[in-house]
Amino acid sequence: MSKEIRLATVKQHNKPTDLWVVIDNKVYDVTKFRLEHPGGEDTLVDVAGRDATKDFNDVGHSSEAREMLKKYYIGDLDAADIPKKSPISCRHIALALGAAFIGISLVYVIRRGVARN
Ligand code: HEM
Repeated sequence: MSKEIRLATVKQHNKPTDLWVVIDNKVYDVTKFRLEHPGGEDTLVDVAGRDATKDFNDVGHSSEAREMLKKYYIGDLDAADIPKKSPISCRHIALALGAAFIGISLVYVIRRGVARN
């Protein structure tokens, strides 16, 4: 089983000379890699000690870059620090409210039509 690392521990490694990041719930020690990073040292220092999944994905890193991650993998983010995805999202609620509004409006329009005749 791979090592589970708490987010609080990752947060302590937030310096250029001690630089951990989380990407897709996996923890990477990129202290040495920061000097070789084609995107620059600063971009990595900016996300040191935190979840960099969005930053990493936003750049659109190549499959080679994703492959390189394996070299720096040190463990998995502890399950207690992984936000649980709710089966009902805000999008679902918005869709349900939208559908209900259209439904009620239709019933209202149809009833008014029936009442006129
Ligand atoms: C931590 C693991 C990371 C690895 C192994 C990595 C690796 C690489 C590699 C190999 C490239 C060259 C282009 C490519 O092959 O996609 C690159 C470019 C780049 N990376 Fe990263 N990267 C990492 C994290 C990040 C993060 C967290 C950010 C943003 C905060 C970032 C920002 C960039 C930028 C801005 C470029 C330059 C893109 C360009 O000039 O087209 N990288 N990275």
